Amino acid sequence: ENYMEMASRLLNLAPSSPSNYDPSSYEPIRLHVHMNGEYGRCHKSPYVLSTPLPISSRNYSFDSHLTDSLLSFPEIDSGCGPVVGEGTFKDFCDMGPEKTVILEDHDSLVPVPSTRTLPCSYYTREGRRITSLSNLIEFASLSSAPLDVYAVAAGRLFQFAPGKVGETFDLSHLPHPQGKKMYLETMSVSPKVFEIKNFFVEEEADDLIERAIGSSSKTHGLKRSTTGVDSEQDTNPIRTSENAFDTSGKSAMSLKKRCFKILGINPYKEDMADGLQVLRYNVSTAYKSHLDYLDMTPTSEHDFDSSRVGTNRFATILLYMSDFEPADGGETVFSYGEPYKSVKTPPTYLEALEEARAHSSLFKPNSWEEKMVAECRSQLSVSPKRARSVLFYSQHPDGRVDKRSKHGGCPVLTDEKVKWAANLWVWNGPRMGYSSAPLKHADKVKKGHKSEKKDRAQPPKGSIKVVFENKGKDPKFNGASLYYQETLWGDFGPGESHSVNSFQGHVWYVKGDNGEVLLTLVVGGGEGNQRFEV
Ligand SMILES: O=C(O)CCC(=O)C(=O)O
Ligand SMILES: [Fe+2]
Repeated sequence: ENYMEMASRLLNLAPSSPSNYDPSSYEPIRLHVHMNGEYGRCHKSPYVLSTPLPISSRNYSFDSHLTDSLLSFPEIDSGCGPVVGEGTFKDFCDMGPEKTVILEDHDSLVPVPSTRTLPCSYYTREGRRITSLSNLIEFASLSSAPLDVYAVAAGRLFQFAPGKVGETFDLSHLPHPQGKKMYLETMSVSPKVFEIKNFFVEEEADDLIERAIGSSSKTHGLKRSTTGVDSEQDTNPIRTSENAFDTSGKSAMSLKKRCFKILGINPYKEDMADGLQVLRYNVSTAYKSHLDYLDMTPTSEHDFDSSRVGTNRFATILLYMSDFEPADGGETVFSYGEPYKSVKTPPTYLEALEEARAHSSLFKPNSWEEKMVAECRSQLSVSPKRARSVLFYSQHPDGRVDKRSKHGGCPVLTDEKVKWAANLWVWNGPRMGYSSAPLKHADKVKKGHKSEKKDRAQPPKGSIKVVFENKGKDPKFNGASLYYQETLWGDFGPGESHSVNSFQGHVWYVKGDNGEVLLTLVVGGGEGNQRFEV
């Protein structure tokens, strides 16, 4: 869709009538404005919101009016640019058509009256979206200090902004199954890693394990992890753990929704996350350090470049269901994270490697597992505890990959315990395959971006729109789910349908309630749309 056309169409919707202003009910509000994810603020003295906003403005028109108002403050306009000293607040909020990800609500954005550019949206430090002037007044009244407000560029997602290790973020506005107070504790600032305290409860942990064990089917239940592509037999050399997706469990669904709330994404969007993945590590198994951010595979038509308009994994929430002591191994290690609390004087890598050799019965000398034990002892690592949970980001707030988010699952060193964990990968927009997801743009190829052309191992095949529909005729498909390769696409019970962009030769599965494959669907060649109905 043409960005400029969309922008000019929206311009006509921008409310600007002076009759909207109600100066009598206005009290000045003091703000500290931050760029999304940045601890430091853009300006020295508090910004006093001196131009009354239309009191009635809500949601998107509120965003537009607040952005307009902030633009009139020179200190913010010059100090909040994408890079300090470069660019303006206007450019920060509107990254331009080449870099503005099209999210579901894109068409609702209201351009800023004075500049006709896209506005920022605004969040509190705790990730609560500020939706109206009365909402802003309410938040501002909670403290006598100026309100910290985080400006998020159009098409981007909120990100927490810690200044130091140990800093907490109160999330008690979010519901907890047992009424406990949820909060974040910062474990590392770069990479951004947090423990989510009181995120879930032991009953939910048990439920995830039981369902993973219970799904005994060969295809859907726990199995040695594969690399994903046509690899039912081709096990992953860097990942010796087993995994299964919980597609429909009550706990899994409720946890997925809670993850979105934590991240400040509201409402929940099924197309922005992979399925909740349950992981089992027996003794000596591990998951080598990696980025959750997906490589741009040259053969895929999906646009993975989230620094532009593409989408990729944005944040990961890890859940632990087992109780481990440091000696048991099994930690999650962050390769670029400083050790936090857990270790008073961490050994150096070489010291740790010596120590790891003590476990030589478990690993071959110089194996990646052995080196990993050393890494786990010398870097930031999180030891599994029942109902413990961790959040980290794979992207910077502007969508660039954060290479410092590299992490792994450390080898389990005990045969007396099993490490159970689960993860949810949340994307910065519709994930690969959804019809709303960004495709590599044909225009770019035409314009002759050489690198882009070179990246393509083969000429682009046409994307094929495929509709999967369960018409409810066969009770066998009650409680079914749709999968693309290993990845859960969505529920596929009676009345459900999914419209996806797929390609010739792609394999889709319809799986039953307990994970058995009911149908294998291979997308055929040829032009035009295809339909699969059951
Ligand atoms: O098991 C762990 O601790 C890490 C798992 C992980 O990194 C992943 O599943 O992406
Ligand atoms: Fe990972």
